[in-house]
Amino acid sequence: MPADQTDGTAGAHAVGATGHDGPAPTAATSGAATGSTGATATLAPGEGTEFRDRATVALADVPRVPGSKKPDPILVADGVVRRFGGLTAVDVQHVEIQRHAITALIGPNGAGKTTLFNLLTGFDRPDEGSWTFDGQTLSKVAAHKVARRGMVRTFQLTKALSRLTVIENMRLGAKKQRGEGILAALVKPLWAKEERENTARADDLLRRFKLDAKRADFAGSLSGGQRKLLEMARALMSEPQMVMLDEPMAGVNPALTQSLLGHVKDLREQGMTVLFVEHDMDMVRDISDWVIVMAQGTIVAEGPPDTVMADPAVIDAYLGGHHDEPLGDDDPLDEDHLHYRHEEDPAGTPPVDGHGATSTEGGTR
Ligand SMILES: Nc1ncnc2c1ncn2[C@@H]1O[C@H](COP(=O)(O)OP(=O)(O)OP(=O)(O)O)[C@@H](O)[C@H]1O
Repeated sequence: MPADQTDGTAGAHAVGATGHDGPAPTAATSGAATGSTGATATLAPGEGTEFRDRATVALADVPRVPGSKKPDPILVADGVVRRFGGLTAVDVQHVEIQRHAITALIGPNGAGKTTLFNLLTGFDRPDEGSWTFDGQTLSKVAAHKVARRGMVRTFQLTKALSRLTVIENMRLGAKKQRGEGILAALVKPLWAKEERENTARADDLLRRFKLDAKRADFAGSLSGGQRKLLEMARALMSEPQMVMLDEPMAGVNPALTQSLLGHVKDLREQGMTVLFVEHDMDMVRDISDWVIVMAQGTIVAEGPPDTVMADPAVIDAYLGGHHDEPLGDDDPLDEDHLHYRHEEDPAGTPPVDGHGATSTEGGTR
């Protein structure tokens, strides 16, 4: 099996969101998250602000300290430890992720961010620790079941199945796959309606992500940025409550950056919770409601983006004490301190449309 082929658990097979006591679904949450014509269908990506404003208010009084308690956490983890031989990659005493907010997980290379993602989503097993998602324990739950509970993820290296078409990839992400069962597969009425519904939903999402023109193309023919979009769209097929994005901007041509940013903001406006790992500090500052900083496996700081990026502990973690080198818009982290911001498009190909979804991206991490 080619390296980029997986069992489709990256956002696939989720059975749906469980109930919670957060805000009631709005027109935006009930419609757009299903890819149907909800309120956000009339909004450009990133235009809505209802949930951003709620998150800002909800997090205003949260102490800016590692492991701080949140008013409405969807994910709560305790004592999570992962060792590789003599190396402790993750040692998180306590962390809470606020529901309906966008939380960034940042930290220098090797801080343990991806390992923590892998643990929380069932792709790796911890040596110690436990966590709950929406009040239910998720530790020791397999990855595909984590997705069924409503928590899906994307990968640093995209997992689109390159020998399947874009629409086939999308169908793999659907939560209802009754035709997979041997008996059900023999009874066409049982799966034909579901397949029609899944295809309609997939087509709605492809339109939203401006991938509809690529519907019949092999995923392997897509550019790096388009694969990122496909993976995000596929994750939404399962109607998740929480989406975890591992370096969504890595390898993406700057021309597609705004489109991706808009889509991430959209997830929040549709009532989803987002946790993302990212090295691009402009993105972190632009879209995050809250930032969690890891270094050497532990959480060293938490807070709103501006507060965190001015925190000496964070600057220490990234820059090893070179405090004359600030984090922020005017001084993006360079390769001496972080491994990249964007991989440049070697061809310098311009976008075809305003969102750049049909442009050609350089990287294919
Ligand atoms: N499967 C593994 N076997 C051995 N060591 C590992 C394994 N996976 C991760 N590590 C080590 O654990 C530490 C944390 O790695 P991890 O990839 O989680 O960091 P990260 O913060 O995601 O880094 P980056 O920003 O570079 O992706 C690193 O020292 C890494 O080398």
